[in-house]
Amino acid sequence: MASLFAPSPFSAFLTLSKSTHQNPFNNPKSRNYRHPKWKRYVNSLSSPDPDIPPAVQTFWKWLSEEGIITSKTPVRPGIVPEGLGLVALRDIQRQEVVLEVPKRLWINPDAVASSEIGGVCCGLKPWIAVALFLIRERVREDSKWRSYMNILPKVTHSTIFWSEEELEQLQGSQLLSTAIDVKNYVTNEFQKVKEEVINPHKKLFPFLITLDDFMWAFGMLRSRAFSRDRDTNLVIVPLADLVNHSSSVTTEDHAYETKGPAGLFSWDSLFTLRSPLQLKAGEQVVIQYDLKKSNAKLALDYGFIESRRERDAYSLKFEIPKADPLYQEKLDVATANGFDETACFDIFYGPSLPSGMVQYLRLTALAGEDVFLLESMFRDTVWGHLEHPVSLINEEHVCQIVQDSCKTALSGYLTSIDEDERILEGGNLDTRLDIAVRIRAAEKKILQQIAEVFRDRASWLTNLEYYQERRLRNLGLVGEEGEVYCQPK
Ligand SMILES: C[S@@+](CC[C@H](N)C(=O)[O-])C[C@H]1O[C@@H](n2cnc3c(N)ncnc32)[C@H](O)[C@@H]1O
Repeated sequence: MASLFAPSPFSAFLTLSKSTHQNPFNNPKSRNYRHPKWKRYVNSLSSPDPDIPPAVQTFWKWLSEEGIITSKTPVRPGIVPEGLGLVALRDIQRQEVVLEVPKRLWINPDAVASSEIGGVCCGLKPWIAVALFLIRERVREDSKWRSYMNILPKVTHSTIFWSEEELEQLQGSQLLSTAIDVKNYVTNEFQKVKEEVINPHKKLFPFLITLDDFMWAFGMLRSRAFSRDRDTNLVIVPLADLVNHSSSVTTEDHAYETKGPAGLFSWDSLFTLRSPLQLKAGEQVVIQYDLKKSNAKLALDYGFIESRRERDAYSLKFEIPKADPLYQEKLDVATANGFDETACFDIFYGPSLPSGMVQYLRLTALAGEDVFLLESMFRDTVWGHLEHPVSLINEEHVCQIVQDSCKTALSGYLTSIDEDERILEGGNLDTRLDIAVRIRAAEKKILQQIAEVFRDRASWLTNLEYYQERRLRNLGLVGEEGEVYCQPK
């Protein structure tokens, strides 16, 4: 049975490669699709699209020689607003197969394992092994993937490629701190792999590998790899990775692993891409990369965002303080219910709060007379009780924690929402500045929205029913008007 590939390209980010080795990537113009020489080169080939650059022509020729592109292939490469893309050569039905790529061309941990560096990469995190493989194949003149390597971009608009000056536009934002965290993470991983694998095996890596090279590879994985179970089983599939994202696609079921003919006499696993939309000839094949990613995550991974407000989010982090005398009891309840000492909740634009957030906050705020809920006799039912207000004091505390978090976060930004909106109204913004201004404005709006929800909530806390009243009512000890009886009514 065909297994579905989640479209979620592995999450990561990258920075501009500055390696000094002789390689087409080191030429900043190597992916300049407006180069005048193309025309001359392209005219000498019988390409369906005379505007595509030589490197892409060569890539397509390679795919034809490999038997991946045939006269029946319903797509061609095209220059589209998103960079390179796949364009329909004829009308395409919804769910029609647009391409199939056999496993022998996939770049994944298996490809690494069976390569020359397989022995020294075993035991590495899968993405690190694949990153080293990409870096090596990018340099090798005789790489099987040579023509594929030549069409890979050197940068995207992912925040990891942004200059210090560009990043300054994100000051105070959550995206900035995530971008810095990821960059630090990759830097640390690079130092480790350099010491443990690259330096001791100079014969396998006989060229200079810089942090920029490693970031580049990380970025390619982040923006181009498909993954079966989100972030695992990552695989780069040349050709399939030319497909761009569109918000008009609302399903993620476009990529499958099937078995089929993979050449004249061979049978192999195939990565099969189906068009989620019905298309007319000349239209671009697009997919949905990830329905769940927030705009900040899209910016970090791929370097674009959507204008839909539903993509705007802020991740609020709460914790059970270690200094809390009931720290261990609270932590036990949290872990029994899928949380930890700290918990992050992605709050998207809109009225609903993430599941478990209010329970977690009520748990962290439990104190005084309410701590009986942490006794062992409540172990199995406490999470259910926390779904409802516990006591006035607990609920007041919850509202305060959230409002304080929002206030602190809002104080970190350099601009107001009005200022951001004026900048956006001015128009003509560079892509990265446009992303930065939209992200920081959206984060502030969500923080204001959350603070407003909890401010509002704090104003009608006296109207809520709390644990003790609920208990009496369930025992039938409360009358219609709220009068309390000694015996059930
Ligand atoms: C899997 S690659 C797709 C092929 C890519 N366009 C290229 O030129 O190689 C993903 C990258 O394409 C670009 N991209 C894809 N969908 C996009 C969109 N809807 N808007 C802007 N850029 C997009 C981004 O640069 C992203 O990092």
